[in-house]
This record gives sequence, structure tokens and C-alpha cells, in this order.
Amino acid sequence: MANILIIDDDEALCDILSRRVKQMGHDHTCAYTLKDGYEKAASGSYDVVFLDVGLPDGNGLDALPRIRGLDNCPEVIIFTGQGDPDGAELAIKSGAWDYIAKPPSLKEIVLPLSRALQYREEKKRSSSKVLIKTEGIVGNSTQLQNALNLLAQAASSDATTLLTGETGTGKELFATAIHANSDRAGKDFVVVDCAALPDTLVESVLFGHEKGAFTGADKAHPGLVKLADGGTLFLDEVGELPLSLQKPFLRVLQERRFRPVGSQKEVTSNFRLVAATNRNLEELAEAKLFRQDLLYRLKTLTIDLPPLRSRVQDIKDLTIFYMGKLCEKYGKGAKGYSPEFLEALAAYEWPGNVRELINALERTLIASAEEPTLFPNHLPTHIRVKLARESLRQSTAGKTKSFQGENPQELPSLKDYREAVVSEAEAKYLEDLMLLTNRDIRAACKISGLSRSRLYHLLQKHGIKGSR
Ligand SMILES: Nc1ncnc2c1ncn2[C@@H]1O[C@H](COP(=O)(O)OP(=O)(O)OP(=O)(O)O)[C@@H](O)[C@H]1O
Repeated sequence: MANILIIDDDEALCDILSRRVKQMGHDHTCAYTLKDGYEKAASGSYDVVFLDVGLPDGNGLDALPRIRGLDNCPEVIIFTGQGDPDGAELAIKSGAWDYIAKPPSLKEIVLPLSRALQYREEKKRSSSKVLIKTEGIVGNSTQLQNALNLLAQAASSDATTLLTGETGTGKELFATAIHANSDRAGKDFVVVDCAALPDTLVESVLFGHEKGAFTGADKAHPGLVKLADGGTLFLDEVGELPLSLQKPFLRVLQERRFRPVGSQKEVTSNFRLVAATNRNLEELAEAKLFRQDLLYRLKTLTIDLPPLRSRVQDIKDLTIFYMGKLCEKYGKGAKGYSPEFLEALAAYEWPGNVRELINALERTLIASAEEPTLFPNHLPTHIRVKLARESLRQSTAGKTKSFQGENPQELPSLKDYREAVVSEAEAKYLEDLMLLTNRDIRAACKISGLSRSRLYHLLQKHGIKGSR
């Protein structure tokens, strides 16, 4: 049920409109002057305000911005005089939802009102998504925001959820956040690493056992599934769940009951399942290495976490967030970032995603010692080498391409061509080398494998500055 305010000095119109609004199941209030209307708008919580332009004590359009600016930000539908296109234009430009020429037909009133209410409902729903606690989840890219919207959906439901994505993309972080934002937050979040389940004990670890059920079972254990009763069971690396256990687990998932090893009685567990994998379960299912029926159940809701290289804009935010934490951990003052450092982070592929970034930042911080600003040469060597190689590959590819499609007469001899390509690639490599090492000759020799004298010779040949 919505709350509607009608501000119009035409009492007959207010009356008709009120009846219609009531029929639609909404509450309504009428005001016949601008002053009274604004006071009512400010003291109540209205979803839609019908506002007349020609009121006895002023022009409704003048009050429009103030009404829109109220806490509840109501949608405003303006009543304009017949044939007043300027008024209509002004109304829309001033933030009105719609305008209706007077005298309006009922149909003309109902449609914009329904649309405005639907819009508000959707806006409310989407902003309630943002209200989830996302502490520790950093990033503003559209890809991450889309994943967060799905996280909100998962948290507000009890549906089995599958998190997919490369290693280090935050699947466990998201699983924890789904639990923390769900109605089950007060109960346990039980993690099962399917890749680490011991072959012989897998059933008892999951479903528990009675005392004496097997050699070494000197006391009964409830099993992880039972421990998740009322809470969330997180099956990490679910692609590694032994095939032999997939059928019994599917039954547990359907019935939420099972029999511990060595027990005659079934026990129940009201758990919510969240699973994660960095493997392609569809392919595994096609190869008969994963049960298709279990896969269907797991995929009730799926959240695919994007790799870091596809959301480069998050790298800076993550860097600032984690570098801040690391500086605190190591008792160091805040660090500055050179543009080249941030460029290098953005250019790297991050196969290990956020986990690799955090590790790289920790090593960077250690390498930078007391220096206040971070440069590419503080990055771990393997990253700098990768970047230098990639840049070299690109420059060579660019060079090869530039001759395509040209007049055959203009082609140089192969020897000249090769020398030109090598020389250009050499120059590009050295420029990158100097950039990435911040012109640290020792580090540059180590990365390039060149002797100090050879490096100086090449730098001189290509006219590249060699020291800081
Ligand atoms: N968006 C993010 N914001 C902040 N930290 C993140 C984000 N994504 C991942 N991390 C951090 O990266 C590290 C790895 O994340 P997590 O363990 O959740 O990845 P994963 O996808 O489960 O990896 P794996 O498949 O290897 O188990 C954790 O320290 C996590 O806090």
C-alpha cells in the first residue's frame, strides 16, 4: 500500500482522485493550497504527490524541487493547464515523474500513478540489495557489483548457491558474506574442503559416526553436515567430491537427513548449502566425472566471480585497501604509489587473482623497506619479468604487422627487416626494463641477464637514460 498526496484547489477533482486512489488500495491525503500541501508533504512519508501548477497561493512548479528534495523523495505528477507545453517541459525538467493536462480522465491518472509506484518499488528492492554487509569485499567495477547483487539475492533466500570462478577470485569470501547476510547468520558456517577429504574417512567426516564404528573411532562424532544444522554448509572445491559420495550427498541435499556411519538411526540437519569450484563442472559432468543430477541441484543460484584481469579498475582499490592493512601489520607508515607502479599492476594478468595480488603487495612492501613511494622495481621479480616479456611480445607483433598490405617494392630485405625489428624490440625492452626497475641497474642486470657493461652499452646505443 502506498501513500498519495493530492495538492489541488479543485475540490471536485481531489474527490474523484481520492476515490480512485482508495480503489487502488492506497492511502491518500488532500491539500488545497501550496502552503498546506508542502507542510503535509514534509511531515508525512508520501510515495507520489499530485501537484497542481495553478494554486491560489503560488505556482506548484516552484515547490517541485523542495518536494523532490524531501527525505522520502516522492515522485511528483504535475497537473498542467490545457495546451501549456512550456509548463509540461518545465515540469519534466524540474524532476517531475509525469504531467497530466487538466481536466484529466481517470485512465490518464491511473497509468502514470501505477508506473511511478512500480518504479519506486523496484528502486526500493534494488537499493535494499546494496544494504548487505560487504565488509572486506572491495571493488567498484560493474562486474563485481553484478556479483554483489547476486550475493544479495542469495543471502535473502535459502537457495543452494554455486560460486564459480578462477582461484583467488573470492569464492570463499562471498560464501562467508552470503552466510553473514542470511537469516542463518547466528548459526555456524561450516567449511568442508572437498579436495582435502581423506578418501577412507570421507563419509564419516561428512555424516559422522558412532563410537566403535571403525578402528580408531573411539568416540562418536556428529559429522560436518550435522554441525551445519541451522547454519550454512560450505562445500569448497566441490568438483573434488568423490564420485562415490555424490549420490548419497544428493539424497542428503534433497531430504536433509542421513545415517551416520555405524548408526541404525537417521539424523536430520537443516543446513543451507553453498558450494564453490574453480573447475568447469559442466565439462566434468559430460566426462562422467561429476553427477549431472547433483550439478542441477547445486546450480539453483550461480554466482560467477570475474577474474581480476577482467576488472582492472578494481586493482587500485584493492591495492589501497590491502596495502593499508599490510602497512599496519608491519608497523610502517602509509606508502605512496608512483603512476608507473599502478600501471604495472594494471598491466599484469594476475592468474592467481586477488590472492596473488595480496601476496605480491606484501612482498612489494618488504622490498620497499623505508622508501615512501612504491615503484615497479619493488614488485616481485617474476611479475616484472612477465611484464617485460609481454611488452616485448607486443612490440614485436606490432612491428611485424606494420609491413602487412604494403607495396612489395617497399619491403626491405629480410636482413634489414630483421635488424629493424630486433632493434626496435631491444629498445622497447630496455625502456620497459628501466621503467619496471625504476632505473636500478643491479635489478635490471638481474632481470635481463645482461652484464653491467653490456647493459650500459645497449642503453647508450638506444639513447635510454640508465640511472635514477
Ligand atoms: N573482492 C575482494 N575484495 C577484497 N578481498 C578479496 C576479494 N576477492 C578476494 N579477496 C581476497 O583474496 C583472497 C582469496 O580469496 P578466496 O579465498 O575467497 O578465493 P577463492 O576463489 O575461494 O580461491 P580458491 O578457489 O583458490 O579457494 C582472500 O584473502 C580474500 O579475502
